[in-house]
Amino acid sequence: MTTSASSRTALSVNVNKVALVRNTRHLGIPSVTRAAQLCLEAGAQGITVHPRPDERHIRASDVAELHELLKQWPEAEYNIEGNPFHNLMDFVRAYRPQQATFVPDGQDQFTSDHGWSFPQDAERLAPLIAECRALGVRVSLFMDPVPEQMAAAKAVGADRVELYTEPYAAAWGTPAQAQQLEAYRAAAQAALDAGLGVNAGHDLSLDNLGAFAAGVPGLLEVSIGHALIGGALERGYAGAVQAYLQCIASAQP
Ligand SMILES: CC(=O)[C@@H](O)[C@H](O)COP(=O)(O)O
Ligand SMILES: NCC(=O)COP(=O)(O)O
Repeated sequence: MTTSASSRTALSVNVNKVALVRNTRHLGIPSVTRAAQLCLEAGAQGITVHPRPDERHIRASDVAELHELLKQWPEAEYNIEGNPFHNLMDFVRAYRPQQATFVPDGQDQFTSDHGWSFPQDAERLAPLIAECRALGVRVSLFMDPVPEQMAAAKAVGADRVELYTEPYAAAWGTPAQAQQLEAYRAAAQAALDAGLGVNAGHDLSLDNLGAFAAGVPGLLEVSIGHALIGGALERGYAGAVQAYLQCIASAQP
């Protein structure tokens, strides 16, 4: 059965690492907004940023400038990630992106490496999720692939979960590869059964994305940055985005 392009998993390009390189000089290049523009022109369905409190890569000014750029791309989605108990809610209130992804990162964490825990996090998350939804912003919760946690994510008001895929990526090419894929398939199915949408991200690449996109049910969106931007250094943004779109299309014929 041929999958229509509209039902295929959407690609949201995370441009954190463009900002990381830009921040190493005071020259304003490479441009984050130019990178986003080129990725959207190449067919990416969205742009993701993770404006961490220390502004190691994405700065508040980038979030504002991308908000302005995306007004020219009404079909594209803006996904702003962050910890809602740090600075994320300021950006949600100011820009009302299509999606806010809540990530339980510490202020100086090296990178994202875990999801929310229920029931511990439910009480403090619920009002912020409700505020986002009242602003018309979809909420996705960054989650480990634990089927038993999905009902609680729904109960706290989330629209979607984003499955944290580093363990899957780390297992790629090892004997644990198939077991990891099955874990994500089961977690995604549990999310669907709970009435949640399913996103995924972290360390996805052209090596491991195809099997994931083919094997994980109901995958609405993948947000990919590190490997895609790394690939863009070799083949350009358009070439990198088109390679990821082709990978998804081949996995979801
Ligand atoms: C939440 C997640 O897995 C990534 O979106 C995150 O943005 C990675 O952050 P760094 O780019 O700072 O590693
Ligand atoms: N939510 C995952 C994301 O936006 C990008 O993660 P990565 O591809 O940079 O690891």
